[in-house]
Amino acid sequence: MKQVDLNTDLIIDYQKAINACINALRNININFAFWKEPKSSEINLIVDFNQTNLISDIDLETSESGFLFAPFNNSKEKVFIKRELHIQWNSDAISVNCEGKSSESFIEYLHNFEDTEYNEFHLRPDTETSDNYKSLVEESVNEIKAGKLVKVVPSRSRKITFDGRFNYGQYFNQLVSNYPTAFISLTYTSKSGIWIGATPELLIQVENDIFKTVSLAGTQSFNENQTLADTAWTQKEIEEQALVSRYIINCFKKIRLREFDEHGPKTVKAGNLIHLKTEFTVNMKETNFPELGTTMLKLLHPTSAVCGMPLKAAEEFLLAKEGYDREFYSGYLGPVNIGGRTAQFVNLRCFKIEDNCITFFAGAGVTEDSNPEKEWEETELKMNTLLNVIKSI
Ligand SMILES: C=C(O[C@@H]1C=C(C(=O)O)C=C[C@H]1O)C(=O)O
Repeated sequence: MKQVDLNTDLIIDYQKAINACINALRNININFAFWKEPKSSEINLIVDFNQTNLISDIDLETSESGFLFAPFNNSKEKVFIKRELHIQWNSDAISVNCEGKSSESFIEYLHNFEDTEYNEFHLRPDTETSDNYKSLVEESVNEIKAGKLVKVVPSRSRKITFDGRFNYGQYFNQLVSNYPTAFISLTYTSKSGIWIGATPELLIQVENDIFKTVSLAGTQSFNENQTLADTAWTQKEIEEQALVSRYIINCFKKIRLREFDEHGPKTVKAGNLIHLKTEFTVNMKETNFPELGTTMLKLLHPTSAVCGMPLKAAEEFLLAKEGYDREFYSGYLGPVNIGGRTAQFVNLRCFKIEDNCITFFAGAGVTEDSNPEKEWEETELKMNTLLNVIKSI
């Protein structure tokens, strides 16, 4: 891979590059991902010009550099986007690394792309009913009361159609400015279509021999008149999050890993919402677990933040009762071996966009004390993370 010397005219605006990549899908077969890491201002793009690379498993430690996009269902294939072209936008600089002729002509294309007007976009009104979801929550509670499950995370999707052209670049940019602590992504693969998200949840990270994961659960609306430290949580929410932490600790136990640091739970802000979060870190050198990333990715997904406990029973319940395919919602995604780092995030607060239809996805953790109306409202709040931003632009 070579670093391209940028002369001063080769300045590509990243919003325009997003729209150019979407536009290119009409003519060429590419897979690509744009992303921004939490608390960073750097925007990344990688493009793969080969045939879509479907894999059933990944070995993170030996994998080439790229971006992984995995559906919720573990038995379905994941997509690996190879890093053939990699562009990084920092506040005042752009760096381009590329391999091969296709990359070079694609850079030319991005540079010369002229974006068009987007002024006619608007969402069509939709008629949403809560009945189906509330009965699913009721069934979930019954299953828990019958002792078959301890926790389960039923989810739903909501489709909203629109007129006009969606300005992907502007929308991504708005997510970046509204949600500085989220992992923001826009991913296209021929297998998945276009997905956009702003997730608060890290699944695994490996960097400088330090492994990290988090347990995130419990949801309330953010209240600007209250400090995060003063937030009160109900017993139900505290238990719900503790179950996710217990699930993670059980995964460590399965591989006999005893030395890990645990910080939390703490209240954290995620856009318009707040959650309880505990961080777990492991020194992979000291514990002699060089392959902890791959091992934990396999053990953790799907965690009880998005599926439930016991895992098998919760998976079967959701497959039988949810009544729709989650596809890439609550799967995971992120960079692999880029700059010596791998990070995979749970694909939450996301939507899929195709033709003139946006499909939103959200779920809520159900325990014995759940109230169907409240869980419904929670999924509405979660969907609003992205919907409100569409309405604001
Ligand atoms: C399932 C979702 O979020 C997860 C579930 C949460 C909860 O039940 O309180 C909170 C954060 C996430 O771990 C979602 O956003 O769709």
